Amino acid sequence: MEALDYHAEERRKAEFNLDEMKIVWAGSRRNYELSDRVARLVASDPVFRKDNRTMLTRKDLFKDTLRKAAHAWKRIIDLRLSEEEANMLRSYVDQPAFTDLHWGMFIPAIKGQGTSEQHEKWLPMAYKMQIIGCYAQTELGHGSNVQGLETTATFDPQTDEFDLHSPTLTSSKWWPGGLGKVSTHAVVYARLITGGQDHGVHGFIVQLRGLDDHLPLPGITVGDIGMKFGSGAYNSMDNGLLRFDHVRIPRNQMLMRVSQVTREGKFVQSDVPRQLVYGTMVYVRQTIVSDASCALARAVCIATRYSAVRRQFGSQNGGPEIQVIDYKTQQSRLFPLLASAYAFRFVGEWLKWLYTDVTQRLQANDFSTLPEAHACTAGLKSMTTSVTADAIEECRKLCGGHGYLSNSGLPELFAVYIPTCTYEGDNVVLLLQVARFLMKTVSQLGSGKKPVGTTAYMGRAEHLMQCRCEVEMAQDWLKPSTILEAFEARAVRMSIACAKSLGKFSNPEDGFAELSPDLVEVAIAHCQLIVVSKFLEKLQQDIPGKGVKRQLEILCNVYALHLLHKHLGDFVATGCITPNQGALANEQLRLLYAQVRPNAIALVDAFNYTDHYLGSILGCYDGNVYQKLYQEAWKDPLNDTVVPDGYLEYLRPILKQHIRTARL
Ligand SMILES: CC/C=C\C/C=C\C/C=C\C/C=C\C/C=C\C/C=C\CCCCC(=O)SCCNC(=O)CCNC(=O)[C@H](O)C(C)(C)COP(=O)(O)OP(=O)(O)OC[C@H]1O[C@@H](n2cnc3c(N)ncnc32)[C@H](O)[C@@H]1OP(=O)(O)O
Ligand SMILES: Cc1cc2nc3c(=O)[nH]c(=O)nc-3n(C[C@H](O)[C@H](O)[C@H](O)COP(=O)(O)OP(=O)(O)OC[C@H]3O[C@@H](n4cnc5c(N)ncnc54)[C@H](O)[C@@H]3O)c2cc1C
Repeated sequence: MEALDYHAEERRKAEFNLDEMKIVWAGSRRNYELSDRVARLVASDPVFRKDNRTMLTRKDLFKDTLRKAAHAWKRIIDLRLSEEEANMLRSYVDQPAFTDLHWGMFIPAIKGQGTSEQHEKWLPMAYKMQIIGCYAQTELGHGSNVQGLETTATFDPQTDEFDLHSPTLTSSKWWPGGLGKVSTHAVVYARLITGGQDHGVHGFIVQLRGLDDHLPLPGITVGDIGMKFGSGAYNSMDNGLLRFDHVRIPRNQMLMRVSQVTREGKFVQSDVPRQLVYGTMVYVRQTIVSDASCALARAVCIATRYSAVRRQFGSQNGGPEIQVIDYKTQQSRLFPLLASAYAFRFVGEWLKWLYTDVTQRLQANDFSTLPEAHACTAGLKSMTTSVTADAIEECRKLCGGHGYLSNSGLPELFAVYIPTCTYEGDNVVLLLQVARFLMKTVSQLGSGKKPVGTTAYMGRAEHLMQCRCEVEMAQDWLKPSTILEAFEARAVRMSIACAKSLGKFSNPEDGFAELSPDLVEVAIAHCQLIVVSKFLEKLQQDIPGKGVKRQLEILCNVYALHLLHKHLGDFVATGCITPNQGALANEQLRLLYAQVRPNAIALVDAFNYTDHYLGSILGCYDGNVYQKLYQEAWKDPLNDTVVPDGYLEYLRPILKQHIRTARL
């Protein structure tokens, strides 16, 4: 018998080839096939079940995480999965774990900042997980200000060792994932001191726990920092604290690609820029942008499918009520998020390319594109995670009351996702880095130095400062060049206005601090321009499949015009468009929503998420929401007994007292 599909009618409405869209979303046919196979492998394995984890105590949740990580590792070895497949498998297991930091930061830190001898020594052990590592940078007193870290690594020429020490309470390492209970090793960031001189923060490989007994080594105090936001969620991770009491490590455990300390204790700064010490953060920020599209797509998939099932009001002659997805307000809240998921997917692909390119250049000692890579990864990490975090909450609201149920999947997704706005760089701090980069670019405009890459548009500042938008009718807003020019003009005009205001301060740093809220807005305008332009560039590619390109064009226009509508004040105040042109953009946006509507379910099907990965009754593929909600309610432990525990002690006495009072 064919399974019931409550979305069958919606799926029939789609105007494009779904299989081809799945490939566009995955990036290639090969990626699609790999990811589909691995997702199904995880979904069909009972060890990876996750529907009960919000009910677990912290200890049980943590043990469950260890069990899943061990099982995942066994599957990876048994099935001889490639590194790419193994990463996919861990992400489909969908439970934050120490392995994220081991593979995502510890190994990349050694690869990026270690010498070839250090690679040979440490990487084989790390790849086999004979050692497990974390990334111990943040301290109790300092996170954003990396130069303010207090842990010291003092070279002792007598013994050819570094002495790692935590001189103050605030120098305790605080937050590193995987540190609390699991890691045997860490890349620790500490101030390098040689001959009494402080050379700033560098990375050191430090063993924390015994490889036989897992006990902390002498001089090391280590533990978990405690419960975090929400139930389940990120509490599967052992974010840790760490203190050193004069712990000794050999000199060759300082990561020495950027700077070296010789046997005599001489500090040698190589030609490599010191910012490469921050390289692991650049790498992870780039991965976070791709992950933002996945998390956003997940929330949007749940809200879209549920919005097609849910009906409220408007029954005519006893017929069905209106599907809430047909309300224009629902569409105007949901479809821009759907478009943003696609937009972030494509900018994430591009950022991966940029990162690979800069890495290849760095290997050839070409550091010219490093500032651009830093600005793009910092800015896009900030922008995409802020939007995604807000969007998950919006999707919860789009699902009405049922969105607040744990089994909607949205509360846990939100709780796991929101620290992304803080970790790997607080989002405001990162936008200020972008603003610095932009102000520097503007200040060099007159010098003959041509801006390149994502700031190339600033080279056309003269034109962009005075160009006039030519939109006369709503449909004029569908022209890619019109959209692009409006976003470029807004970004350049906001940048130049801020640069002019900065120029009025005698001390530039004072000006930067005073104008920082405006500078953040400038950085956002620039980042939005990047996302819009990369979406438009994607549309220049050959995209096969009936109707696929057309749908992407619609989504691209929705993405750009909803931003224009949301930031209308910027566009009008800078004179890039008139209020009337803003109104025409909004009119066009409404027409676009009507075009998205019949394709909405298929557009979220294209993410190809299994019900296991989605973890949401509201978002389940077949749309059989009410029956599943009803069945699920009876599985709650509170319903194990008809009369709850505590009735006799606490409820009955009150009820009886009430009866006595009533009788009086
Ligand atoms: C239930 C499950 C459900 C759902 C699951 C769903 C989703 C899962 C979601 C996400 C998973 C995502 C990813 C997984 C992968 C692995 C990770 C897992 C978890 C992550 C854990 C997080 C780990 C951390 O947080 S590590 C700590 C991070 N810390 C920071 O980021 C600190 C931020 N601060 C800084 O970076 C710097 O201090 C600063 C940049 C702010 C300032 O530095 P500094 O003071 O030294 O510099 P300035 O003086 O300002 O600048 C000097 C010049 O240097 C340039 N610069 C600065 N930084 C860089 C850089 N990185 N690269 C290059 N250049 C740099 C700067 O521009 C200046 O240049 P100028 O030319 O001189 O102006
Ligand atoms: C779940 C989670 C996992 C983490 N994992 C790791 C890990 O594995 N390893 C690791 O080393 N660290 C980790 N961290 C730490 C994380 O990287 C830091 O918390 C993050 O970098 C922010 O730094 P902070 O906590 O010092 O924030 P703060 O800098 O103290 O931020 C507090 C407020 O001050 C504002 N602010 C700070 N500086 C400025 C400024 N210059 N201008 C304007 N506003 C400013 C911020 O915007 C924010 O609103 C993790 C954190 C979390 C929450």
